[in-house]
Amino acid sequence: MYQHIKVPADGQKITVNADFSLNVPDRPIIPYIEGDGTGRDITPVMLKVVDAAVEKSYGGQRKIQWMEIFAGEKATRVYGPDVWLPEETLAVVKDYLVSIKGPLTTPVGGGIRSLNVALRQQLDLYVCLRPVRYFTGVPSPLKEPEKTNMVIFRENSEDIYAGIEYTQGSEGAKKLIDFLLNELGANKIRFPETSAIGIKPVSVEGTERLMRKAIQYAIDHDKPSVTIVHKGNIMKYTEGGFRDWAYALAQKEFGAELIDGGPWCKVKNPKTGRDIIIKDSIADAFLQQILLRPAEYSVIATLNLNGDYVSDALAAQVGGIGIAPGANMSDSVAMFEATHGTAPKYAGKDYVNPGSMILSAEMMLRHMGWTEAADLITKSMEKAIQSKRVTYDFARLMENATQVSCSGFGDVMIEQM
Ligand SMILES: NC(=O)C1=CN([C@@H]2O[C@H](COP(=O)(O)OP(=O)(O)OC[C@H]3O[C@@H](n4cnc5c(N)ncnc54)[C@H](OP(=O)(O)O)[C@@H]3O)[C@@H](O)[C@H]2O)C=CC1
Ligand SMILES: O=C(O)CCC(=O)C(=O)O
Ligand SMILES: [Mg+2]
Repeated sequence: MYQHIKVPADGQKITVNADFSLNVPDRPIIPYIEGDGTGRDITPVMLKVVDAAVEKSYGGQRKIQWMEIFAGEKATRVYGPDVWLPEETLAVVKDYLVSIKGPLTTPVGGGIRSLNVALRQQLDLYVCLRPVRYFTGVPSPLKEPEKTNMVIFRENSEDIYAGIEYTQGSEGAKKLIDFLLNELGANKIRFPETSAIGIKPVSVEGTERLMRKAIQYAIDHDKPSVTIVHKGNIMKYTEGGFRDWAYALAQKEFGAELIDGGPWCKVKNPKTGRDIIIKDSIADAFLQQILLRPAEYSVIATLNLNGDYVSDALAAQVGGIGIAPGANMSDSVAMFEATHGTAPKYAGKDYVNPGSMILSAEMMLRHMGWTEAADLITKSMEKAIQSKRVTYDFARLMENATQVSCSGFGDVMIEQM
């Protein structure tokens, strides 16, 4: 049926109902992409830890049937030199609804465009969900890292990630700059002859669907606030539009009431009766606020580029991107992945922290309703960190820690289950 993907015989597909709830069989087929660089180190560890957690939680009654699919460098080895993202990979991610991936390399400057972004855009996985929480014992640059407890909703389908940009001196750049100068009277391009140029689309629909998910998450998880993070003072119609449309959505769909004349407003949580404050923050100020007053922020709704920056910055506050998980989601399809990249200098050395990918799998298990296995992963991660047998990133900052390898950390987690 597929060219290079082998479907496990003893497994079934996860299916989705009209209300987007999932039907998860006891032997679900879960596609996974190993990833480039350190993907080959962390992905096998994640598979082993998840299998152990599922086995310990359900005693053989449930088991994931893993199915390898290909993207990135491995795809070029399996499918041929120019095939970075095979059509059947996209088809499987869409069809099997729940999947997990390792990081994929994107060259800087020229070369292929990001495969990570391509997966998100081609499958319209419009929410990038990245929870940021502190695990006791993790070394952090903050005095009170436990006060950082946020969930980022990063818009994942538009903004400058749309990839509409033209290299300096190209026909496209010349045409676009001519159009801007001559048709639109945009006379503020400082060096029109030598500029590269890019386009930043931000839409009402894109903003509304992201904000809807962020508010619904705050309702479902009893969160105190949703902060819209933007740079709308400078990019008035794109990022400023995002802010205005996000506030408007809160009022239009969730009955938000203005506070002191606005623009801050509050939504009454229909499940708890408590208020959810909807507020906004300009991105540069936000980055200092999260360091100085992290407890004031909870759910964050932001655009694609801001979300990328904020994700790594917040991850650092709770100990680094070695334990920063995430998910890319549409209403029905979810693809889980770590926040970090391929860390090429460590590739193949069994060295890096597999925690981000394992915690991404934990999110996946929770999404599937396999709560016991998800809880077991969280608990064993906590215990492993507290036992001070950790990978280099934590060991170099902790006192009296024993440094273990990537696979060694997975084994410590399994031992703690
Ligand atoms: N979703 C994806 O697939 C993503 C892909 N990328 C791609 O990855 C490539 C490399 O990007 P780069 O900017 O170096 O960012 P990376 O996130 O790959 O690495 C930056 C630094 O983060 C730390 N780090 C990363 N992974 C781990 C881990 N598992 N455990 C512990 N520490 C870790 C390391 O810090 P230290 O040196 O201090 O030890 C590393 O040098 C690029 O091609 C980029 O486009 C980037 C982000 C996301
Ligand atoms: O696609 C890439 O290479 C980088 C993506 C990234 O940094 C992210 O999604 O956080
Ligand atoms: Mg990033």
